[in-house]
Amino acid sequence: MTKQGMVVPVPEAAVAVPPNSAPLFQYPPPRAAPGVAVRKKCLQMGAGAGRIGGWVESMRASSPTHAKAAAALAAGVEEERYAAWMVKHPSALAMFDQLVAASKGKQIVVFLDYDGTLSPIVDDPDAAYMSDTMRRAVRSVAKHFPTAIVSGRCRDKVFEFVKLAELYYAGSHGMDIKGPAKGSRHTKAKGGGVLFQPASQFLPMIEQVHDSLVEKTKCIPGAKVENNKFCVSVHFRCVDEKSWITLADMVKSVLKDYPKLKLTQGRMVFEVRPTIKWDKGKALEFLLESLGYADCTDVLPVYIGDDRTDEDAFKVLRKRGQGVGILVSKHPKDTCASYSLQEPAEASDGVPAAACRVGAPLQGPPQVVIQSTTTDDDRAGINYTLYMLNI
Ligand SMILES: O=P(O)(O)OC[C@H]1O[C@H](O[C@H]2O[C@H](CO)[C@@H](O)[C@H](O)[C@H]2O)[C@H](O)[C@@H](O)[C@@H]1O
Repeated sequence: MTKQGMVVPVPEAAVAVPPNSAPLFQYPPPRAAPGVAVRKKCLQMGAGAGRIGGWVESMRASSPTHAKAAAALAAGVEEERYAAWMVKHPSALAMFDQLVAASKGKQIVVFLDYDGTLSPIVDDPDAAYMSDTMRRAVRSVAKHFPTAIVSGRCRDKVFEFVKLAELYYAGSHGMDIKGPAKGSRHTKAKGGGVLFQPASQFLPMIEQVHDSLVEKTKCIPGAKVENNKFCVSVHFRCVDEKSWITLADMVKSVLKDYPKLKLTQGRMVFEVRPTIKWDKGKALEFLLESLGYADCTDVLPVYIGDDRTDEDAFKVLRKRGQGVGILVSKHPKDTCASYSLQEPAEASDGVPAAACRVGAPLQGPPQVVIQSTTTDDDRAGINYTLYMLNI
């Protein structure tokens, strides 16, 4: 189960892919070559018919509920692939005992993505509220473990949603990290007041680009430009698909004057970021170091996220051979996470089982229960709740 502290599903070798089925991990398309590596997220800026087709496919695929995938799912086409994918990335709920065993004698550190993980995916980014139940659960986790929110959003905004002062926050895809003033009482390093902003020299440039993007895209109905301080998001969730290429071209035309910025893609969103080598994975490493766990074997980082940008953190866990990566997704995706949380059957079947454990008086090391719930939102609005049980 564990490779030097890395919690991975046992039956990996037993993945049975039906001979005639399409290869696994086609999502998100397009990709350069088949293989285990997750597709690099930096988008090509060139033009050309094939490339345009690729862009549209990529933009569609950035939301797992786009019409084509939903139709395939309804027709049962995806079922076999999904089953095979689940063997490789079993439910974190189903593997609960493994996770508990892996945490024995280790300090758990929890990393949580925000959108699509703590809050449901909704059309309006300003309305992606976290439920009070979720807030209580995260507060409860943070009482026992150092806990960080790692988000593409700007730190202040994600704090406004989460509203928990005791957490660490890594906003702007990890380019704006701040810890609670007092530090965490669970950590080896006692110093509080962590603040780290590796892209601060990009602030004026990002401001400029934000303004240009607002101006340039204002004629596209539904387009929304969000200032995330050290990066900018251009949302196309509410843009008619016919205008996607026009919007993409506009974004590219603005960016051509900024070679120090790059374009990546999240869920129905373009993300403009500095080219510095910093991402959610680096933020995870930085936080572990700040907490005093840089080279420790007795730490178990648990990272839960749903988006392409969370793959950088999953990769770091793989590289360290340490921790638990959990992808929140109800569709097969190319991922470096070991486990998954989906909906809806799991939520209804797995949650009661997990909830029983919450109620049970336990002896032994701290334990984590991961609870997955769903919202009515048909666009992967997956919520999950983390409960912690102390000794
Ligand atoms: O790293 P995250 O915390 O997951 O942030 C990534 C982006 O999340 C937000 O956009 C996403 O959620 C919106 C609200 O549900 C949805 O409308 C949008 O389509 C999604 O892409 C946020 O608004 C972006 O700025 C973040 O980069």
